[in-house]
Amino acid sequence: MSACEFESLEKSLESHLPEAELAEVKRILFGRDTPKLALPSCAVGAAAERQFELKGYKFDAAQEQLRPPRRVRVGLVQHRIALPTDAPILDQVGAMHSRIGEIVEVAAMCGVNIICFQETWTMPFAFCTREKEPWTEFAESAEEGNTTRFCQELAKKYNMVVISPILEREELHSTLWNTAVVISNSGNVLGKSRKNHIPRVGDFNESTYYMEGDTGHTVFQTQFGKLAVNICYGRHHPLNWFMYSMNGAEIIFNPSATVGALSEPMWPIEARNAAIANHCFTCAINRVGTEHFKSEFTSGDGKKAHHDFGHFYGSSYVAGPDGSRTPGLSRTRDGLLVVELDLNLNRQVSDKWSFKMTGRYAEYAEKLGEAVRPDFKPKIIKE
Ligand SMILES: NC(=O)NCCC(=O)O
Repeated sequence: MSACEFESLEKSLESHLPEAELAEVKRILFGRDTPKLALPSCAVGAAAERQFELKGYKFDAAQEQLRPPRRVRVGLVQHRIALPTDAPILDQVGAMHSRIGEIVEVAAMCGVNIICFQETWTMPFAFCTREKEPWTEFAESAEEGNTTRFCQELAKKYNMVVISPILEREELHSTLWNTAVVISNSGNVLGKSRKNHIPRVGDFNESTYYMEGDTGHTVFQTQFGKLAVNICYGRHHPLNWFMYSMNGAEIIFNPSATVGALSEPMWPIEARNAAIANHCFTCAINRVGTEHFKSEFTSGDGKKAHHDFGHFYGSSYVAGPDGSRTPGLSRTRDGLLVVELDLNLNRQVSDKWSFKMTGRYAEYAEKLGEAVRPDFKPKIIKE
């Protein structure tokens, strides 16, 4: 079976393990059970008709005496490109808008409050080609671009916060960035978060396309909670998650584009670990499918030139502060994952485990300050 045919780890476990054993395996692998969320039949029907997977789960928290539950529904969207990579740009973007439009409509039926799309969702992940044209033409203004206008309409229509990761062109100096635009449920652009770590690994040759983000670790206060966006490769940097959390993020989204041969064993661990370490929820989103490019490119590894990147394995999931996680979406299909979070769980887990309280950050800050200086001497004792 090839990587692009294997549907999901969960499905494989479910079809091969006896029920009692499966429950134990799931407890150990995925933590406390995240019960299925009942979704309206109109949504289930529309998803089937529109040919995408729809799954729903929830994270419960204990009832408190002084605070009411803070329940919020997030929607994670993963999808393949809608047209071949050599179709006219406006057709490709338009087809992607239509696809997202029909998925967001289903999210609205499911009562989603905050929706997040995958990294650079309006375009193929073309940075592997090292060609500038036509790919840079997909870049748009974060504030005024057609994609932002489209998302503003969705946000207003469905009373939903929309996180729209795009390739951004800042008009003044024509600088390109890899940016998540955050649109409030009022329809206003609340702000943007630019990708702050750029990959230099495998075919992910992105550093010649756009700059390291300059928006720091911004957190967006929305009607549905405080959220932050840590784009793709930023998930390999624990301090990156940490800084969003230090600014008060309750939910950190990680819109991504990554392939199986490179990162799949790391995928289920990194966002989940970040949720545990930072007492928050994390939402990991990856695209699906194999994207073919007209010109061949090499991976700089002595192997033959090729036309594709490998398989983007989807598997989008949500992780909670208590170490539990939802099952992932499929590795092969477009999908919408709807997850209800009770944000009270963050403080409840913090009160139990106290990672923030016991963090000794002042000492680390001082020592890290020393460690990054050119005259730093590592503290090693030798016999
Ligand atoms: N899009 C992106 O940053 N991909 C890099 C590879 C990875 O982080 O898995």
